[in-house]
Amino acid sequence: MTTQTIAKPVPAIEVAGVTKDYAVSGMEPTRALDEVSLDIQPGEFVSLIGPSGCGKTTLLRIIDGLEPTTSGQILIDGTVTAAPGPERAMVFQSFALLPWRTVRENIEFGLSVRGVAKGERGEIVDRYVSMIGLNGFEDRYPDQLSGGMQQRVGLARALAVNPQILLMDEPFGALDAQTRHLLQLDLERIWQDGKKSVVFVTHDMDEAVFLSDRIVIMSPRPGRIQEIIEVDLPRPRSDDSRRDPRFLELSAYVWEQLKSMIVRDGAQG
Ligand SMILES: Nc1ncnc2c1ncn2[C@@H]1O[C@H](COP(=O)(O)OP(=O)(O)OP(=O)(O)O)[C@@H](O)[C@H]1O
Repeated sequence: MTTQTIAKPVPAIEVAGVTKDYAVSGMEPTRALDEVSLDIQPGEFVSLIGPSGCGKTTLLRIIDGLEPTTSGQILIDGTVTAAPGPERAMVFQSFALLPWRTVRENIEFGLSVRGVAKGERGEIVDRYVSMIGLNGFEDRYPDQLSGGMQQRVGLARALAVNPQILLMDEPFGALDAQTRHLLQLDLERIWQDGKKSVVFVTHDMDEAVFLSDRIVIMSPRPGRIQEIIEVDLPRPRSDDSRRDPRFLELSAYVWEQLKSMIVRDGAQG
């Protein structure tokens, strides 16, 4: 008889026992995260959701290498990593575009920093401008664009450097509901095309259910993993997904979990 060992896939991101304390002068340090462990597989879309201040942004910044851990570590493709790297890109709620640069120059910026040749940069920018539907707006400046368009540029800028991992911090939080829905559809399509690993911070239950393979619910500060929910809705998702009874059931379930934590936390405070 032969025995076969099936190799366990190496996670794209491994959060291994991460605790984070912030020093606060003259006071006890603030514990933002407490022993958080989580594996994210290549091509997986994972959302982080939880009460305000539970450490979602902190966890994202630690994964990106922008913030050190107090204890525990981050492994990217199985290697301990404590600094930003070309395989990760971040998309921010505030868009974080350079106001003195045009759409084209904003998207091109990360490519020039990474040493991509000028001729090649032009082609890549054109591809991502089309992907996010901003043809004709390449020479506009950020303040000449709507919020939704600015976030499309933020997304294109992150995608243009072709990261394996996309870290998104409430990217659609500043947008109106209709624009948000459209960008969720865009992101679903882009994710289907490229199958990047995505960690997506949101406060919006429907957004988390619509986009995710798994939803990580975090507890109030200090942030711990309260529960992980598998989203078993078929892909690709479309506007019809939002009317699927399973969508409504999952969204209601996430809300129940969040509500009970917020009420409990408020009652203690
Ligand atoms: N630089 C810092 N110095 C001190 N405390 C900080 C710092 N950054 C964050 N914190 C604290 O750490 C905790 C977690 O903050 P974080 O921004 O990660 O939470 P969050 O879940 O992203 O919040 P929100 O949902 O409101 O955006 C909060 O109590 C916050 O006040």
